[in-house]
Amino acid sequence: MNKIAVIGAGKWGQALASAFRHKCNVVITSRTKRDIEGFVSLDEALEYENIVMTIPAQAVREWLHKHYGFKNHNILVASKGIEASTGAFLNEIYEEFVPKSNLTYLSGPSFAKEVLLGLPTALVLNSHNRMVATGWSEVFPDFIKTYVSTDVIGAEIGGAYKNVIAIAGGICEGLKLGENARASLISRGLVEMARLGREFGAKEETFLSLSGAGDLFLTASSKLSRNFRVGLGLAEGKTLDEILKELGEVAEGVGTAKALYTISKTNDIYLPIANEVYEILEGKDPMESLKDLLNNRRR
Ligand SMILES: NC(=O)c1ccc[n+]([C@@H]2O[C@H](COP(=O)([O-])OP(=O)(O)OC[C@H]3O[C@@H](n4cnc5c(N)ncnc54)[C@H](O)[C@@H]3O)[C@@H](O)[C@H]2O)c1
Ligand SMILES: O=P(O)(O)OC[C@H](O)CO
Repeated sequence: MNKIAVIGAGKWGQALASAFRHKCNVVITSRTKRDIEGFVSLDEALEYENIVMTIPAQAVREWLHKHYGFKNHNILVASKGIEASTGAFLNEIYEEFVPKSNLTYLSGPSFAKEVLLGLPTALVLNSHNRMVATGWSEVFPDFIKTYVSTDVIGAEIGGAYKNVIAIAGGICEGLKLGENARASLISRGLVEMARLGREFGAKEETFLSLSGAGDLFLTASSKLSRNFRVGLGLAEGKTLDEILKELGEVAEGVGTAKALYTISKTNDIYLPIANEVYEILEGKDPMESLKDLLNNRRR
């Protein structure tokens, strides 16, 4: 596995391309032509056997329908999110197009900016096919430590849910609610993440490690997170349109908050913080949400 094609030339696509270039020949493509190293057409990229997908979660289904045909590809899915319109997880969408034994999902605490700088990072490669996931672990540079897991759904839920709690973390920071509040929010967000995971057959230990707690602590505490910055904007009273326009990058927690709200109501799963984030994105006053979270009696 020494030739890789990255689909999507956003912050994460370019960071992963840079990381994989330590050991592999890497090309990259996107919707619009970019003056970046290794840029090729989509058709040329899809001729590669090893494909890294970094397209935002909300765009994956349409992209696959429009552009994708399976040619025995070995695919690493590097996006994080749950489809807002259906509540579908990425593994459900990809498995409509690719055998699950050819799919691996990347998870764990990883700001693109720090990967580009070559700073120490630890990630998890999640697949139903442990051998394929192990193959991906061999192409990562030495500054990225990789682990292998077969808990695909647990990794997906961890990577998606943390983006929603990160929005709440940004709101907490923006409203100056304090460190007690932020620690409580992150802890209870982890409880909700694991509660959802139990409903979908995930392994508890997945949420105690990099894919869950690790990515959650990182994203819900840092202004490097786009989702955290959405929360800061909401606390300032900005509209979501204003926030996303200023951001200029994807914030997957926005779509995933809607997906989690749908999943929570459809399956009667108690996800109070995620549901309040969705309601704040729909216009609810964050201080009203805080009162409701402090006063509700369900555990
Ligand atoms: N940036 C990070 O630190 C980071 C780290 C880990 C995972 N991720 C995940 O990687 C994914 C991509 O994030 P990013 O940071 O690259 O975002 P980004 O906003 O920097 O880039 C998104 C890219 O996707 C393209 N895109 C948007 N809509 C598209 C569509 N309909 N069809 C095809 N391409 C489309 C955009 O042109 C852009 O190049 C997200 O799921 C994100 O959660 C990001
Ligand atoms: O900037 P965010 O909030 O999309 O987070 C980026 C990565 O997912 C962190 O692991």
